[in-house]
Amino acid sequence: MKHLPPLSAPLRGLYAITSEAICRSPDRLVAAAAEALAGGARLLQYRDKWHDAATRERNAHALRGLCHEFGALFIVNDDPALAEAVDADGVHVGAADAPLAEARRRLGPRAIIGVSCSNSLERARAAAAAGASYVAFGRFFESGTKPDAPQADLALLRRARAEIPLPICVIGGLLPSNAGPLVQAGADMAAAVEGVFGAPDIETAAREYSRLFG
Ligand SMILES: Cc1ncc(COP(=O)(O)OP(=O)(O)O)c(N)n1
Ligand SMILES: Cc1ncsc1CCOP(=O)(O)O
Ligand SMILES: [Mg+2]
Repeated sequence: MKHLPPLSAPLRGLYAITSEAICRSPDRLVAAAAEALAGGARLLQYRDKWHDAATRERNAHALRGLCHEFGALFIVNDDPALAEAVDADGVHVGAADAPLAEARRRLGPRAIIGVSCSNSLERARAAAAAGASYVAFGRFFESGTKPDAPQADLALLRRARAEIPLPICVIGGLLPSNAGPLVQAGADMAAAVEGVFGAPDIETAAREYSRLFG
């Protein structure tokens, strides 16, 4: 079934991010992503630090088509050139990636460009001023995916909500059971890797996160 066209999709809800295990399992990658989307994920990020450029382009192309069948947004991690090559809805960049301005130049004014702000309100202010589409804070909880990411907390999220005029994404160890207070504090998107793709039933897990958004 076809759903809403991607450009009408708001930056709100579950933001599923591919795990190393599903990226390394070519038979599972698209099927697992489909389960997350069927459970209500509104954005999917292709985060693949383990494959060569050709494989990543093939996977990104398949995932983009899948997301659009579900009316969900498709975001590429780290790599504006790959996002451009597969006509993704956008890219997510962190401190070690291409600068926001370079990504914006490459992808144009309509692209969704997300920026990692870790636990820094200052970084979020700069990203907002420089034209980011959303800012991401975290990690909020222990994360096996990125154990050394700096710790963010509810107080920071509340300050950001009061001040930053952009959609806010939270990330890092999020589960359906611990993400509720972050959504209540004003987070627009809950991003998760293992909580979605490491779950025994991906679709059910995605549905549980999605319920937090009402
Ligand atoms: C939605 C979202 N938020 C934060 C990140 C982390 O990005 P980055 O700091 O560049 O780290 P890597 O993911 O590249 O290891 C993200 N990917 N997505
Ligand atoms: C990419 C990233 N950035 C900050 S924490 C994190 C890891 C998120 O993965 P998980 O949801 O498994 O903790
Ligand atoms: Mg990155």
